[in-house]
Amino acid sequence: MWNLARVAATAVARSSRRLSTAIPGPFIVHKRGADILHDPWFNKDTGFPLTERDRLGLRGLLPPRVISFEQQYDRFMNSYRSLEKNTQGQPDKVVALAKWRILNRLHDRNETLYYRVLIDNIKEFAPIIYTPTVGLVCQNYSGLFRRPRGMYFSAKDKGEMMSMIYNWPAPEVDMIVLTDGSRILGLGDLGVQGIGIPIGKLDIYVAAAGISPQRILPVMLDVGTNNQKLLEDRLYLGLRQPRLEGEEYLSIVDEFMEAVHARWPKAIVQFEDFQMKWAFETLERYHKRFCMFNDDIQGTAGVALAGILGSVRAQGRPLSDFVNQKIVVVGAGSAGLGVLKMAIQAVSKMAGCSETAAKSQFFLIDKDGLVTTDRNNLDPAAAPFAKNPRDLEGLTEGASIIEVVKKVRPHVLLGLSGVGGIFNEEVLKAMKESVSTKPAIFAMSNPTMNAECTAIDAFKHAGGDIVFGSGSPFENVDLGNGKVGHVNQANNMYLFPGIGLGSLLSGARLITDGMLQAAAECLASYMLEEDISKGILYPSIDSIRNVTAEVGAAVLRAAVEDNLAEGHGDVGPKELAKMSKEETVEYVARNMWYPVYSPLVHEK
Ligand SMILES: NC(=O)c1ccc[n+]([C@@H]2O[C@H](COP(=O)([O-])OP(=O)(O)OC[C@H]3O[C@@H](n4cnc5c(N)ncnc54)[C@H](O)[C@@H]3O)[C@@H](O)[C@H]2O)c1
Ligand SMILES: O=C(O)C[C@H](O)C(=O)O
Ligand SMILES: [Mg+2]
Repeated sequence: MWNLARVAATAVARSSRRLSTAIPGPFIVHKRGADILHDPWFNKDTGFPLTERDRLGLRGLLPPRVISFEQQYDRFMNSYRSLEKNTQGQPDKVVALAKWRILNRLHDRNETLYYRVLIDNIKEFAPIIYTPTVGLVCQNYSGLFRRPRGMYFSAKDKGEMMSMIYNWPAPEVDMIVLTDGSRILGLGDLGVQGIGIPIGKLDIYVAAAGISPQRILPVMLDVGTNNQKLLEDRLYLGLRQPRLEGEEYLSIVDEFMEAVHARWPKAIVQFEDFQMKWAFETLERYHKRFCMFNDDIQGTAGVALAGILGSVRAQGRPLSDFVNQKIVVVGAGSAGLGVLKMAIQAVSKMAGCSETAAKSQFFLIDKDGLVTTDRNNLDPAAAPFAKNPRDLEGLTEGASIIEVVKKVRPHVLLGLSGVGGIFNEEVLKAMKESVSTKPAIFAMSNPTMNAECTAIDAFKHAGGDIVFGSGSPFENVDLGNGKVGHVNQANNMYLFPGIGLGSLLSGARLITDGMLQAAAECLASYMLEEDISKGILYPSIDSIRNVTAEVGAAVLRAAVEDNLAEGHGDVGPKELAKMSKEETVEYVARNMWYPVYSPLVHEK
């Protein structure tokens, strides 16, 4: 793996390639009349043709005029634009929630139209259904709650999950996003209110990977919350008890994993926003038993690595120079440690050296400062990345961010701390003295308030020559004289949809390091030199379906290489193995669901 030729400067302009997606055939429905109108999977609102109204017992239940899909689409967008106009000047949070509400109402009513609107306007709507607004929605979930979405398994359901899983109405589920709400973005423990995250992630699965909305399942494992404010909130919708710990906690997750795979043996489970100890523990516990991955540890690592490799190219250096880059990671949580692990593996493979030797270029900082082997009660998860103070030439245990940046003069400063503003003016100014000609600053924490710095501050204090990435979106920055400071959205949304889709279509029962590395490598090679030289490290969110087709194909091919591909549907492992790279991309794209109204056929 880590094939330099593949992550080469001669990347193909893939974003311009047109990919065809499958048009779904008729849907079999087992209901009639008003029940269909109340089912967002099948509802077409005023779009039901008259013949279908007759067939399904809908005559008289709708106004007589039939409105086309395009007209419905335009009507929604007009309402959305009016709302935008009418909320002008109101506080950002009010506007953001109003936009989320209008989209959510459509989601609850008519999923075909909702996903078409989302796909066609993904750049504009991602910040509403995903970070940053999804964070605000989670914070206010109990008050915003109108209709349930997904499934809720609580500590009170122990012993019942094997039967409960059959309460889900869809016969098949391909993709599950699971959270226990314990570390929602950088907002901490939000208990049951964290369900907004699996919902938002799965919206991105539908939009980017074309997983059918009838085959996704957002899941909340409610094991209590340690958030005192929520426990005291009369409207809080989750269990009002402290979080389960230890074996009690694990037995709940075990039971869920067994239940879900008893019903859908090949469903892929993405673990999302678990606090660090459980993120690592569950990954270790399940990755060799089930088809699962942890997005915060593994998805984030690939996106960060692709960004760092892009920043090497942006300096006009060959990729092999990655092994000489000095990288400071701020945040020793699930995300920061995941990035370090993957980056060190990549350096060791590229340089042909041991992982111990590869570590020398990396510096890790947590809430207590620089992490060294001198630390009392050193966290075992961070221990492999702790510096030996003898190698530090003057820096000591617990050194602050500014001390480390001034001394190391890193090529890359990468924040995954969840702490808004810790890349302050002093730190950013110190990055001007970086040994790199294009210092890279990644403020990856979410949502926007928790970003380590804003884009404006980064370009203002660290200068116009930096490359900049943030987890939540910021506008590009006007640097004057016609120059633009490009903002990259360094977010795992570039990878998790392709990891899920590629794994699904490969039919693999496990997700291996090889498959994850292939995903990262694919993203790292995606951008053309001319973009990279302008500081553009990732493709536009507008091309997320194309990116996902490429990433999915890379993951699928890695599964074939690892001899894990068992095939999917009618396509067996031998056929997968015979596909060329281009054919695999086409195959992945063809398997993406695209929202159009399909004829509904009633069956008892
Ligand atoms: N952009 C992305 O794709 C992406 C992906 C995953 C996570 N994240 C974001 O990263 C953040 C962290 O996620 P996590 O899962 O690693 O959380 P975590 O709680 O596991 O870890 C947070 C880490 O930050 C450290 N920290 C806290 N205060 C600090 C300070 N003042 N200075 C330095 N370090 C400090 C803590 O010691 C801990 O090591 C969250 O805001 C999350 O939204 C972003
Ligand atoms: O949810 C996101 O936007 C990215 C990431 O998974 C996070 O936890 O912040
Ligand atoms: Mg996350």
